[in-house]
Amino acid sequence: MEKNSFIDGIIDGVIVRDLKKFLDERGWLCELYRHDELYYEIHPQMAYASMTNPGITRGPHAHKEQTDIFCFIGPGNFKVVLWDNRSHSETYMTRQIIFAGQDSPKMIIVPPGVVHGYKSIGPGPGLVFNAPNKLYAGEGKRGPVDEIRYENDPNSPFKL
Ligand SMILES: Cc1cn([C@H]2C[C@H](O)[C@@H](COP(=O)(O)OP(=O)(O)O[C@H]3O[C@H](C)C(=O)[C@H](O)[C@H]3O)O2)c(=O)[nH]c1=O
Repeated sequence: MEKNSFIDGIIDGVIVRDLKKFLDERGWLCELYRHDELYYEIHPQMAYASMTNPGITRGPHAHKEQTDIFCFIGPGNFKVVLWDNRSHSETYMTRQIIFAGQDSPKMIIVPPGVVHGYKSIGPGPGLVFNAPNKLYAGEGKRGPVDEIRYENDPNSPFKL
């Protein structure tokens, strides 16, 4: 697969929602997700946060079964790139680029099979929150990690 064979567009099943920050003299509050706004199959099983230094990319990765619910609320902004690598999908070979973070808070729901990576574009280190619908490494961390990692594949077509 040539890396430039992707077409920019909107990927089927990817959900992008603006997040609202309630600002007052104390600071801000931002809801990340609510189960009454998520279909049952993707209700989170866990959550984690990561901080990424400016200029650094995490991913690209993909999952066979896991759906990710990423929230970019800051600090820091990100260039998020998604690639539809599902041959059965109506939007197979589509690449979707989203900018999100402190200046544009967003939730991005990424279905299994959609390759994803994000680059911290500053200012300063960037925080990302994720609430996957599967446990990392299963119950008690005794199982396999559902993850395909492309960042060390020199032939990977998934380049940010
Ligand atoms: C995700 C996760 C990781 N870890 C441990 C495993 C490693 O020792 C360390 C760093 O994990 P990793 O190198 O996988 O972090 P990223 O490269 O940022 O990848 C993560 O963010 C990208 C965008 C993804 O899509 C991956 O699914 C997700 O793993 O945290 C845990 O202990 N629990 C967890 O839930």
